[in-house]
Amino acid sequence: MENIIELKNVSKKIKDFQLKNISFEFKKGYIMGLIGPNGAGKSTLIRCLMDLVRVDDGEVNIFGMTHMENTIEIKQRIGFVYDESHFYDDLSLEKNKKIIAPFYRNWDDSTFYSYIKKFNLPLKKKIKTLSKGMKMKFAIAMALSHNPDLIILDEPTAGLDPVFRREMLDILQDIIQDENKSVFFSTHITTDLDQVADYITFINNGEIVFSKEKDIIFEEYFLLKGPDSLAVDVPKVNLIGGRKTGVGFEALVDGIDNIEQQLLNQLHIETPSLETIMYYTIRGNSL
Ligand SMILES: Nc1ncnc2c1ncn2[C@@H]1O[C@H](COP(=O)(O)OP(=O)(O)OP(=O)(O)O)[C@@H](O)[C@H]1O
Repeated sequence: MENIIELKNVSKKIKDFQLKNISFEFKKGYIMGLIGPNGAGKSTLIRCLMDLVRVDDGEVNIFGMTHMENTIEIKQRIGFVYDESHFYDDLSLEKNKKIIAPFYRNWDDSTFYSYIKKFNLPLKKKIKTLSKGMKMKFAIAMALSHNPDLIILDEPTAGLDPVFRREMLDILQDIIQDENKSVFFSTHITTDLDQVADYITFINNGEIVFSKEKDIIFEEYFLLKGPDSLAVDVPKVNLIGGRKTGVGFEALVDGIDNIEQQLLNQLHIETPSLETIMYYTIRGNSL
């Protein structure tokens, strides 16, 4: 299957921070979520994908092309939605559309108006009068109206109430019903990814922790719970992180094949959420 995004050993230093040796692939027709704690480098990575910052080392391939050779073509085919409002605040939605649409060769007014209607957006109002959720919907309407093959969103659900958030996730899922389209988005809200993502890329401190199919992640990680006295028996080789909980211990492990059946019989084994995986990976072990 065709890779829509391919990063090979990408490094980028910005002052004290560095993205280090980032490599991953993302196939067409799916949703990939990018997770990581504050300051992990998610926005910086997205800026590298968009060539808003030039990488120091490594290769960024989008649609099999590099920005160096084909940046205009690549940007025509990406719908980019990011946090800071990049519209003209004092102009109406319609005027914004009139200014921005001519930059895209595949702009489709009927798609634009159908999203305006679907999202119930007030065309005549100024951008600055919109709520955060409405601004996000307008940004998505604009991004989708030039018929992009790849939608990249930097925290599209941040600051949205649960109803808007659910709607936003439905929109992202609708997009990939067309199997030629793909969605790549960063978020702090890992439960959103539990619902919609096919692939997860997790970065911490500028480095990749993993980039995998979501279902495989849930097959590989286990959350073990048991009495304190058994905590020492959890093999260190599989231990990602753990803590004493007051009523016993809890440990995240990346495999249970090394663990004696006799010990497993005495433990409670759960499939961890993405949030738990992220938490223990970052926090480490204090058993
Ligand atoms: N222009 C810049 N000048 C200085 N430092 C920067 C700049 N851009 C990013 N950084 C630093 O790089 C690091 C990664 O930032 P980035 O915004 O990519 O993280 P993030 O994972 O998106 O974080 P958050 O979840 O908080 O939005 C941070 O420590 C940030 O302070």
